[in-house]
Amino acid sequence: MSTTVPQFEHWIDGHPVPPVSGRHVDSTSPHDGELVFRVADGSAEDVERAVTAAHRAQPAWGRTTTTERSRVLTSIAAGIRENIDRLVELECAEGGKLPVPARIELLIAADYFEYYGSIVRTLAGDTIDQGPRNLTYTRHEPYGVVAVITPWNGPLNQGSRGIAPALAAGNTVVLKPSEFTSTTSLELGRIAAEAGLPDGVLNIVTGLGSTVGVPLVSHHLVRRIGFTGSVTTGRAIGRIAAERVIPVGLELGGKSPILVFADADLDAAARAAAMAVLVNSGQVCSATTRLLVERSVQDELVRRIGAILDGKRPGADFGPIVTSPQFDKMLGMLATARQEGAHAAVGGHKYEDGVPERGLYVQPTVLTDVKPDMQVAREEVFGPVLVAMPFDTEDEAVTLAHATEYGLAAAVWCGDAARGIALAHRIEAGQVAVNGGVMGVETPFGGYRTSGIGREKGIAALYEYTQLKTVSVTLPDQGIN
Ligand SMILES: NC(=O)C1=CN([C@@H]2O[C@H](COP(=O)(O)OP(=O)(O)OC[C@H]3O[C@@H](n4cnc5c(N)ncnc54)[C@H](O)[C@@H]3O)[C@@H](O)[C@H]2O)C=CC1
Ligand SMILES: O=C(O)/C=C/C=C(\O)C(=O)O
Repeated sequence: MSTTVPQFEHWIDGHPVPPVSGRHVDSTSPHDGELVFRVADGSAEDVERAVTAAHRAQPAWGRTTTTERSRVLTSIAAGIRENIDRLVELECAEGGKLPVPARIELLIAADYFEYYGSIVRTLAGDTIDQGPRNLTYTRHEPYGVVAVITPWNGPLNQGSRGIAPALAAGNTVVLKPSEFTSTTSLELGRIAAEAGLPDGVLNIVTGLGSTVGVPLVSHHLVRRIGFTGSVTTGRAIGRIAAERVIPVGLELGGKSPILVFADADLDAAARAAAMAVLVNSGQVCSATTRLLVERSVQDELVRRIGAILDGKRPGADFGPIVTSPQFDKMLGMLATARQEGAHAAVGGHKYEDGVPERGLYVQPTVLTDVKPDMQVAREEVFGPVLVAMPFDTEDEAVTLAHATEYGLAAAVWCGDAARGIALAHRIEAGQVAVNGGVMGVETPFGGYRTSGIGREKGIAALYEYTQLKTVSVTLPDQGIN
């Protein structure tokens, strides 16, 4: 094995710390299968060190003023921007991202720190009138040590989405990124320290879910959990949180619908549907990969989407699937879909021409003749696969929109904004975009149904990382009536 492969250690108490085990996990590029990094293979002992550091640092961090925390978070945002080229390089190497979308996603990571650094200065409780000789008020207090666990598909972006509001609220954090894409999270440790974040306030332990994730969420000093990932793991973490009676935010899977009516701007709808499979090759929880289209325009819409996807080049216009197991799972789902009667109007196979032998590329795909009970229509593919299903009436469109267990996001395209708004109110999903919409770090994000619990982004997330205390004081009788 080459000795020139960069090696990354945990980030604990303000410093890089090698794992107690001395072992490192190999991280390979999904673009060509080459070994790119070695990352600390954590254990419960490493978690213990990180949680202890976070616990020690919390009282002082929690006592800082919101102005002081605001300044540090704003400096972290600046640090991410200064280091953007390196961060892009790391996420492209280990996660197979394309440089332009990676840069956009990573700059949003900076926005989270700037945004929460800004709005925390408005964090305020209420005063409640309990009579003349009384002062009653509420305070938003931190939980203490918070665990943030993230998946592989948007590492620093998803990490920052939890870390920034948690730190802003006065908590300290132990982050466990995905074992497949850990490096930018570790870089954040360094960037945050250089920005003036005190030692121990942010700690990062890398490794597997079983050996790092489980001891972390089970640790008696961890008082709140923020998790992004699969429903299966979300359920497992939820069970531990229930047993421990601590709050947990779960941002889980999705199979989000895009509803297109005959009077919609079909070109705009086609572009949006194509982007759902091109951006990160569909490896986005909120990707709108179920195309529900009014029957009279189905063929035309699929043709327009096909025209956009046709000729898109692997490695230039869309990236690879992150790991071999994900890749194999996806090809298996496509094979099952074909057996069940679906047809690939576009793509449908592994991409082989002009990609490295071990490159994990799947053709951007549009499946037609899909029935709502097929596996590919119900389950998250997490890849560049759009399934098209026709509807004849608005009620039928809504029924189809609800034909999975999920409810993370939805999109509606129609010619009548009032109809779009009415549909947005009917659809069970945490975010609904009508005719494009605009979502950002300011707009709350999270699931209905099995897509999750709690909200990230926006002011809502800041409150998720605080607990509310009521203080009521009987004042001395000084003749006030
Ligand atoms: N938000 C979303 O919608 C996402 C959904 N997924 C779905 O999940 C599937 C698997 O992707 P993964 O990244 O492997 O998701 P995952 O849920 O297995 O892993 C997410 C994170 O949780 C950790 N983890 C795993 N088991 C754990 C446990 N028992 N306790 C604590 N932490 C644990 C992992 O190490 C990783 O850091 C994807 O195919 C996709 O369908 C994946 C990423 C994001
Ligand atoms: O922040 C967003 O709008 C989307 C986030 C996507 C994920 O968290 C995901 O794919 O897991």
